[in-house]
Amino acid sequence: MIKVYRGELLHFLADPAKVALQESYQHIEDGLLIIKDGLVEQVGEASELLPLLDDGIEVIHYENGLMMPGFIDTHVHYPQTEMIASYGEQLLEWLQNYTFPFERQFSDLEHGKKIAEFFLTQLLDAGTTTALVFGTVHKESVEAFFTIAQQKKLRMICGKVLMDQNCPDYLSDTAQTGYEDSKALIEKWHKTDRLQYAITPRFAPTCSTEQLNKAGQLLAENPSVYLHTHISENTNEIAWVSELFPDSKGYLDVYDQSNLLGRRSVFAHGVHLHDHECKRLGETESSIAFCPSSNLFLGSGLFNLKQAQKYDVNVGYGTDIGAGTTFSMLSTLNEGYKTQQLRAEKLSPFQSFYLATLGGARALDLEGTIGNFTKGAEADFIFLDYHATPLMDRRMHHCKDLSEKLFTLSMLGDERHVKATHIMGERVQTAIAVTT
Ligand SMILES: O=c1[nH]c(=O)c2nc[nH]c2[nH]1
Ligand SMILES: [Zn+2]
Repeated sequence: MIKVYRGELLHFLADPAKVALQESYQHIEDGLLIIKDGLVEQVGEASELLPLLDDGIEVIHYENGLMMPGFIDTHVHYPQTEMIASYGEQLLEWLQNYTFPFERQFSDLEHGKKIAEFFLTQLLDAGTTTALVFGTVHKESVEAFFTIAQQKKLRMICGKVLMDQNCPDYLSDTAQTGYEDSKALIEKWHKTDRLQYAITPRFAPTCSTEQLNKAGQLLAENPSVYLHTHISENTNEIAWVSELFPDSKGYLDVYDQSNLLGRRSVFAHGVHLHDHECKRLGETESSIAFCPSSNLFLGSGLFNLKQAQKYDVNVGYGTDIGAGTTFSMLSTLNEGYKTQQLRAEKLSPFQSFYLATLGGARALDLEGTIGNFTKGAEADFIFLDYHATPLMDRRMHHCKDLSEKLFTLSMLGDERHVKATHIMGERVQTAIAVTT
């Protein structure tokens, strides 16, 4: 089945930090996106492609806005949806006081499904079409999440949390049960439709060496699954890791010793990484999820994007709900820009939108599958409306070029500007779309 969309179009072909800017993206003022059976068939100038279409093919015209690939959220916790905006703590106290008690509810499959439904609708409203998602320690939490994501035909990655120490008994598994539950979930869900599994040790403090080693074993036995965890988010956390693992050479080394680094390994935060750790992430092709809204909310610190780029580490954006305070990738770009300003570093609008799309796909080792409009990619895309709010409308009238328009979208944009979200070429009904 052919679907055709017409309008202004942008997607990235390379990292603007690594090639000449003009080579990093394709921008077409009046473009056509042709989709066949849910996959990108062709993009190009409308004037060139329209005459080639078969008679009678409907062309859906999106005007006064921008079509681009759906956003990719490389780190988020669906069970923390309802505890967003919990006041006053930094990471370790926030986990004890709010997060752990809250995650207890996810032993209940039906509760998990209800929250997964709401969470995924929020993501789609925000224009996010793929995410790497934490469950809780309960296998039911992942069962619930994948059930709903499958119904919505989404490309989603999720995993059961592994934690067997320094956590309440009611949230604790063991190295062995964590291994067995994860293995069963991999067998049932990994590569089912568009779903993929991530082995998910919460972070070093809540995992024994035995558990981390079991995670490494499981990863070696299932090389196509992901590894998803946290690293170097908060200075007290880092000091605690060095007490807990006195034989390690540092935080990253704890994971490295258990063979957890690699092309499909995603480490959230990395706010306080040493150069040698960044170098090791780069040489193992591991990725970092940059989560600015969370890092500011928990007072964790200012991520050093330049350091990651220097060592060729793949970086994607993460909202990190519920330490992050927004589902919106546009708002997350805003926070990312300001984070870099506080480091006296410039984060260009092109770089921002690259990180939110193709950069995220690369961080998840999914280039060619999602993240741009390359032929054969899954046609998950969005339409951003330049005039959805009066303020954006006024500001846009003064924008002279694409760079300014992108910057305006990233500073003033949020869910209100995501006019349409498409999954495999089909528009999905989001909550925002219903009310406008
Ligand atoms: O932002 C975070 N959210 C969490 O749930 C978490 N667990 C460990 N480290 C964490 N950091
Ligand atoms: Zn997190």
